[in-house]
Amino acid sequence: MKLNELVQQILQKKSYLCVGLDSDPKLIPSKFKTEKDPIFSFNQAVIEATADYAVAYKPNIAFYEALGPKGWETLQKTMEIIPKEIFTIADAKRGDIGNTATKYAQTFFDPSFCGLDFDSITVAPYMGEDSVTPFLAFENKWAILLALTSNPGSLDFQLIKDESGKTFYQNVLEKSQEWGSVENMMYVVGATRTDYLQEVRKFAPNHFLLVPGVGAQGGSLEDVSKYGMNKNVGLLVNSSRGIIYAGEDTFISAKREAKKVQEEMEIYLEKYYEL
Ligand SMILES: O=C(O)c1cc(=O)[nH]c(=O)n1[C@@H]1O[C@H](COP(=O)(O)O)[C@@H](O)[C@H]1O
Repeated sequence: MKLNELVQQILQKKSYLCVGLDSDPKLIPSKFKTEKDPIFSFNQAVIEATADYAVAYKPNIAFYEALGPKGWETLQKTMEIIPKEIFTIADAKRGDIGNTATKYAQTFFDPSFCGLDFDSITVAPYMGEDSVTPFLAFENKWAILLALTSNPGSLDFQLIKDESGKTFYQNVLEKSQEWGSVENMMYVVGATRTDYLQEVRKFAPNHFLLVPGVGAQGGSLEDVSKYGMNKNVGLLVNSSRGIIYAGEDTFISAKREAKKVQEEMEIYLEKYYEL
């Protein structure tokens, strides 16, 4: 998907919501458990309920890989029912030497390999340029680099300063802009790290940010919106558990929660977004 198509969809739906498909056989309502493919049926209910309010879906690949070959089949089937205009993120957090990275890119971007045709993939940039550029070689596909993540362990490395006083995540933002552009690279910044968002925007004013951590992890959607928006809106805010496990009747509860987030986003678009 191209940048302008994503922005257009956000402005049309008045939403920058990404629904995370972290679909866990242990957590889905019992009525799905008797289905032939419980996770697919659950995902189908979530997608049907939320497609009017979401501009992106993010299947977390770990939840599918953990199910073995059946999990891959479920992932493929899920991708087929996501409306074509909605942005898709393979949350796989890959990162390896160049020839291996190319294999990962083919897996998720080139349907002639596994039947998967994601718009983007999350990438751990720790191994540097040659581990990232293979993902950028695919037209209209995106690499979403981990910058400042939402988890407690993010403090272990990401805020370490170099001799010039620049933190590790700031170096990631700065250096990686030599490899890709606002048209094919985004950054992950956790919603639990809004105190750093203004700093992030100094280093990456024009890129899209994927922001997980509202909902179950407690990040503030208003602060993310206030400090994170740019001239393209520039935000995809993910919620997984807060939407998909909000009640026993998945269709009703996921719709309710997604609508609630979208309505809040509409307010923030009016308040903070300037064309
Ligand atoms: O890359 C991610 O998506 C990600 C980065 C990060 O810093 N924190 C984070 O929670 N995530 C993912 O975002 C989702 C958050 O899920 P919930 O906490 O249930 O909304 C999970 O799929 C995480 O793997």
